[in-house]
Amino acid sequence: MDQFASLLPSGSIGPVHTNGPSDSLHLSWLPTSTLKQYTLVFPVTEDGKICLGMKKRGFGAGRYNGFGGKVEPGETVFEAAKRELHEEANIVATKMPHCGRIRFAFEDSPVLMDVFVYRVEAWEGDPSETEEMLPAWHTSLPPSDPSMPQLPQIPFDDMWPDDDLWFPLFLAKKSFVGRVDFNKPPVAPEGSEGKMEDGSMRRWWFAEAPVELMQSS
Ligand SMILES: CNc1ncnc2c1ncn2[C@@H]1O[C@H](COP(=O)(O)OP(=O)(O)OP(=O)(O)O)[C@@H](O)[C@H]1O
Repeated sequence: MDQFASLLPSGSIGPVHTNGPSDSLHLSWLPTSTLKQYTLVFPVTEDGKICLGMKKRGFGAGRYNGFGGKVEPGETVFEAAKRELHEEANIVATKMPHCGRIRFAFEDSPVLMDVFVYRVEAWEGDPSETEEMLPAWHTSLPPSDPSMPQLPQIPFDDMWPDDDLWFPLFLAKKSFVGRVDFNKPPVAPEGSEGKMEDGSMRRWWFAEAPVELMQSS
């Protein structure tokens, strides 16, 4: 049973974008044994601004991303999303719809990361630097749009490589689900410093899906 290695039953979802399987790509989904819940939260404005954080330490350090982290025992995913946003960007979400769910697997890791994505449409406070993140506003409007010339574009080259696959759905306010499996990163040459190399994307899929469906396990 392949079916994009679970998350949703077949049917009821939009067109599936995927890089496999095909006859030339005999890659199975990676085996995992533990599902761990994470949150990923992006403050956005109606006029096309999006707040991204430069991760200063830990998993994904050196990349721009949304704000988020592990769901702690005893809290709901929504509570965790709100807590992590406050801890990492100093703002309190007052309107935060759930809009996506993505699962990530990494070669040689038993963990399947189960990431719940939220759009923050209203909040109290102004995003500011914390121990973990340096927030910065970007524009999601095309470069030709004159309304916000002072803001940088979304820096996909400095983000996780999967982000530009599902951002179009996120920015279009569509709810979505998907999965991305990563190959092991190449071994860094001895003595090399700086940003760790990415493992390449081994296999992935994304589709639009109603938000009620993505809340099932
Ligand atoms: C592989 N492609 C990916 N694309 C986009 N986002 C990704 C991601 N993989 C992980 N993420 C996010 O990265 C954060 C890690 O969280 P992480 O810092 O480890 O958690 P937490 O803050 O609890 O950690 P501490 O133990 O406090 O350091 C968390 O938001 C998670 O959703």
